[in-house]
Amino acid sequence: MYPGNLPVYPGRIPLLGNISLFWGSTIEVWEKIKKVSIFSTENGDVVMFYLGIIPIYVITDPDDCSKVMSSSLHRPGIMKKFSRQFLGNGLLVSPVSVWKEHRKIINPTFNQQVLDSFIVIFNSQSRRLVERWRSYAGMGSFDHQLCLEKNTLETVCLTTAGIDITDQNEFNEECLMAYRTVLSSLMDRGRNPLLYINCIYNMSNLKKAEDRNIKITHDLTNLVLKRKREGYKEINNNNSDSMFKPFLHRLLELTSKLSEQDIREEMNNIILTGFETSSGVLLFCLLLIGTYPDVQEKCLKEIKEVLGELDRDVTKEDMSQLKYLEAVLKETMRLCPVVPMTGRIITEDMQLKNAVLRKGHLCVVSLYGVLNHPMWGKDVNEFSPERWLDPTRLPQNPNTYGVFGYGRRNCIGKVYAMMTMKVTLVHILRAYRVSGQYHQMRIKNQGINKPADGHHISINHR
Ligand code: HEM
Repeated sequence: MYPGNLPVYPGRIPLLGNISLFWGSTIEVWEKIKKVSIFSTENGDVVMFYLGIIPIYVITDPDDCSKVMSSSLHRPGIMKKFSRQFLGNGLLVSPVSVWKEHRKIINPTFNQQVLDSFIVIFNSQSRRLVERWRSYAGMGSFDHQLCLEKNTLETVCLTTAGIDITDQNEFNEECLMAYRTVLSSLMDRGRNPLLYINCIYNMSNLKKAEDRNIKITHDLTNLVLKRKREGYKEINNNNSDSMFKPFLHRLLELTSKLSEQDIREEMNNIILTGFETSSGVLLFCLLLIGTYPDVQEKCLKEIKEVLGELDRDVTKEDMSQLKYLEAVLKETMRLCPVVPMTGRIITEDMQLKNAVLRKGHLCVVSLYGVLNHPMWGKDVNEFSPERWLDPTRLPQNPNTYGVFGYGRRNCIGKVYAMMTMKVTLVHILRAYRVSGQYHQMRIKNQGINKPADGHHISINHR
């Protein structure tokens, strides 16, 4: 069905479509995502590009994005096709029928009481990070990306599965590299339409690397599951009333509803979505805080007011009082969204503000476009945490803040993410003065956005 008479992104070639959008380095991919989003906001917030002869919508209006994502729960099948082996039928890629059932079961495992019981781990992990960074203090710039990713992977493994991979350094590194490589192989495949054809992809080196790394991640989840089944029995036999219970234990209580394979796949989904995203936000946030010393001082002032001068742990009561820190995190995620876009299949013809989207087509929802929409005002491109503390400086429309998606299929880990990021920042900023150079940073897109390599921070003891 012809999707309508909408502006098409320039550069379309007959039969090949906008093939040039798929070429280039991960840095160039990000530049193109931005350009397509800007093209959309300048052309009524709905445009198209072509993948070969297949038309694809791109939307950037906040209400339209909310409408599309709330009324269609179908993520593009291509995501599932590429990641079937890795993520199986987990939340991120499951078809709607499976997703509905699983999300209903998993939702309660992310409730506030469960998350509050994780604060002890968020604190101990943050202290661990501060200790690990001690040798970098005063030594010039260092690669904070790897350190943060490793630390958040450990945290997610601890809270998801109750398993401590922190002391097994090699295993930890190997898992981290495996998750990273699998994700980047999926993206490399996405950028090369030739590799969409299974028989070509199956013969490629990319596939060999993917298989190798998927095995490592599956070994991790299998090991975790085996140990936890044994441990879980013990805990149950001892009638332990411990407050802290990792997600996995809660899922194991539901074994009649979820098979072992379901649980393994959900674990892989939570580990992947959990560690790459929150470590990415922390990365950007530290670079920004390091670039704006006044923001850093305000954070520290607030931390001292809320927690006092003592080096004590952050409590759940402190969380809601750390308002400026929350504003800094929100502004970081607005300016540098780690998930800059997502997608839906349009299941029914849908009237948006300026166009009708036709059933059956793929629609790219540009979260970057929404978060940097002109609705944010003249200072849209500036880092200004203060805007979050002054309602007159925020857009009237609540849909303009779509960092965690919209509707029922939004991010299940959003509160978890905010909590763990806040606790980590408190510990880091209390221990170190951070310097960075945000304006020299270039971003790369590998499904999620990260700073391109080489944009490090430096730290000094306070
Ligand atoms: C700041 C960090 C994070 C950001 C910006 C983020 C962003 C998002 C977004 C935009 C989506 C929705 C995509 C869509 O609707 O198509 C999503 C989904 C999801 N996120 Fe997050 N996320 C973050 C942290 C986390 C964490 C920490 C976890 C787990 C511990 C997590 C688990 C998930 C899962 C499982 C889904 C799929 C939900 C479903 O389909 O039901 N995320 N995330």
